[in-house]
Amino acid sequence: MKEDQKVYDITILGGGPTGLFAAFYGGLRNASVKVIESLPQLGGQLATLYPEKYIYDVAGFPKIKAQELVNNLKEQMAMFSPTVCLGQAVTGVEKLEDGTFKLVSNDEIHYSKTIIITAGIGAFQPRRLELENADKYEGKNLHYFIDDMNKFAGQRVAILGGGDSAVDWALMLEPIAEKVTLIHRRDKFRAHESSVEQLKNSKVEIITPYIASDIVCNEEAIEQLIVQEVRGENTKTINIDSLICNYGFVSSLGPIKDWGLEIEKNSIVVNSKQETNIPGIYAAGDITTFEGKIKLIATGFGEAPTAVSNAKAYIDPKARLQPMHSTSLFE
Ligand SMILES: Cc1cc2nc3c(=O)[nH]c(=O)nc-3n(C[C@H](O)[C@H](O)[C@H](O)COP(=O)(O)OP(=O)(O)OC[C@H]3O[C@@H](n4cnc5c(N)ncnc54)[C@H](O)[C@@H]3O)c2cc1C
Repeated sequence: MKEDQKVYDITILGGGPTGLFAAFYGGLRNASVKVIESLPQLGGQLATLYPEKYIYDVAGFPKIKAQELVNNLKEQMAMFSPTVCLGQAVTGVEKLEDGTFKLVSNDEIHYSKTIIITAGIGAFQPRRLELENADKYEGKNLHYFIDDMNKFAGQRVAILGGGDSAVDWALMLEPIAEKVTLIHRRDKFRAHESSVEQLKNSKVEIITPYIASDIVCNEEAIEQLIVQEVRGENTKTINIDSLICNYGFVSSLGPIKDWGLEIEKNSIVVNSKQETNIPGIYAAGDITTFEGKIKLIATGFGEAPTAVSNAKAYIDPKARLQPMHSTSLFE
């Protein structure tokens, strides 16, 4: 297993909006920061579950698309170039004798003086396409995440699913792909009404009620998708360049529950300093609970600077808890 021997001041566990803002704030407070995210992309629920939805309750933005907010947070965080590790779920945390934390992910060992857990509703895993050999094409032309729409330009794309993400991606790819086919096991889509209305007026080919039943592949790619009528015998063969599977995500706190943290209703209990019951481990955002807690992006943005400033004071008791205003820090 790889090992990064550098001991960071703050390691942020989870790259959702709270984690990204905490990473920026850590930089602002002169801390060395590492962000570890289990998914291959940053942005948490916003990028994974509703990238194309407008958010109306982030202070200062009358409305902003979720993915655009994520892009802004990434740009803001990049001011301080924190280390970002993607595709690594942290499974174990241990406090060493000298007080340093050792974090173990599926891929690497990390060290840190403090930890801020911003793991939201836990590590996401896509519900995978359960067809024989499908796993061989993950990362080739079978996709569960879309990080760059442009790679689908001019392609024949099939999308599986009937929720918001499937419908959003179908609408977004329709203008740039050669053809988009959306396959859902029910006639009715679970997506937002206005998106479904837009879908009906688009050039997206809709095949319902059908499910994926087989794939025809060469060494490198899935070439054809076979779909079968639900409760029927009819099948259709679709020639494809890319297959996007949007069967949703499952999330779980998983091993976080075994780190000795006080957990209540699947959330980590924190005090007004965002401290957990383990000195040196803080938490912020959707993962936390306390009396009166509200789970919103805006509250995560408030909790992040509190967690960072208290982590900073934990590392260096002489450090100011109250930060300088950002307006005073730059020329
Ligand atoms: C459909 C929908 C619409 C919403 N609309 C709004 C809205 O309009 N306004 C609003 O304020 N809120 C809205 N929310 C809620 C909002 O998305 C959450 O409050 C917000 O995402 C919380 O941010 P977070 O960073 O705390 O957690 P998350 O966004 O959940 O991010 C946590 C990240 O941590 C990662 N992670 C978890 N465990 C580990 C681990 N062990 N190792 C490494 N990484 C890990 C996860 O993969 C994830 O990327 C909506 C939510 C949904 C589902």
